[in-house]
Amino acid sequence: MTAPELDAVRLLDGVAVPQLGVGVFQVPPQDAQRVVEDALDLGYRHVDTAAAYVNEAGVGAALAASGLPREDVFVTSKLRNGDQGYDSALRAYDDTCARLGLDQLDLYLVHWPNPAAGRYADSWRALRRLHDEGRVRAVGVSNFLVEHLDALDGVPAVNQVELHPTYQQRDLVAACRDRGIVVEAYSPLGQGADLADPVVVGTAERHGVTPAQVVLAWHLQSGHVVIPKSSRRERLAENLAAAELVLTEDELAAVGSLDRGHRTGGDPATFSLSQIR
Ligand SMILES: NC(=O)C1=CN([C@@H]2O[C@H](COP(=O)(O)OP(=O)(O)OC[C@H]3O[C@@H](n4cnc5c(N)ncnc54)[C@H](OP(=O)(O)O)[C@@H]3O)[C@@H](O)[C@H]2O)C=CC1
Ligand SMILES: O=C(O)C(=O)[C@@H](O)[C@H](O)C(=O)CO
Repeated sequence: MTAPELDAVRLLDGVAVPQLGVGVFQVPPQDAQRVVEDALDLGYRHVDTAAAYVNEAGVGAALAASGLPREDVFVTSKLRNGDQGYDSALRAYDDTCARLGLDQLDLYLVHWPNPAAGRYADSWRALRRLHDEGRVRAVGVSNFLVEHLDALDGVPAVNQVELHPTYQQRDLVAACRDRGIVVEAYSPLGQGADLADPVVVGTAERHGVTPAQVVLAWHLQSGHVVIPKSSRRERLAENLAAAELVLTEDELAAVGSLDRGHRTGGDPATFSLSQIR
């Protein structure tokens, strides 16, 4: 099988990110190597993990087993809430690299602002130091609202946020783009919930593709970096093939009309330390 050509998105400092990657939230540690090996074998070149997913070691084992040159795979991980703070963030980065078996990540994110703890700005300063020292290629944030972005010294390369047809966060996306921040869509399928929508299903039927491919093509044509998760090889292949689907302007607008302001994950204003390690 020939893998589709994956477009890349450029971050502020010029680092190129494959626009479609694979996420591994809720992939159990014992399955992570198999899932990521499958993804790499199918042609994925971008993997999104986090210390809080407790599967970095499996991801690292898959990277090693793939035999791919290090520079061919874009690897992201995230600072868990329990490691926020300047010194602890520096230590956490070393631990993440060790678990992944890598000297350098392509992208490291502050996972949640967790404003009640008051440590996200210090954590971000530590990430900037890692970047200034060349120890990570790019640094960014996740789940940051505009007020959190504007409290930082400097501009994150990426804001990874919940984004799918029924939860589009248009104001936040516009604010990120105004600042030159690339938006990464997490839970891009709405964790599966957006796939039953009649507009999505009807569009899929017209093209002879699957609902997931319609939703992912909408993301790609909307300029989002997108990291769908699947533990199943056939769905990994299906999701990757979405890069070959082209929706019309009317179809993009129809999927774009599905926003219901319906969040499936945590609320960044309140999501706290105890909820994600
Ligand atoms: N920064 C953050 O706070 C967060 C980041 N993320 C990142 O985003 C990634 C993706 O988000 P996630 O929350 O996992 O949700 P997704 O929107 O990617 O949905 C995943 C769900 O959809 C199913 N699925 C996948 N592909 C298909 C398909 N083709 N057809 C039907 N069902 C499908 C999966 O089941 P199955 O595995 O059985 O195929 C799983 O149940 C995460 O893995 C993680 O890397 C996610 C949440 C928060
Ligand atoms: O997957 C992640 O990266 C998350 O932070 C969240 O999914 C979090 O664990 C959660 O479940 C929020 O409801």
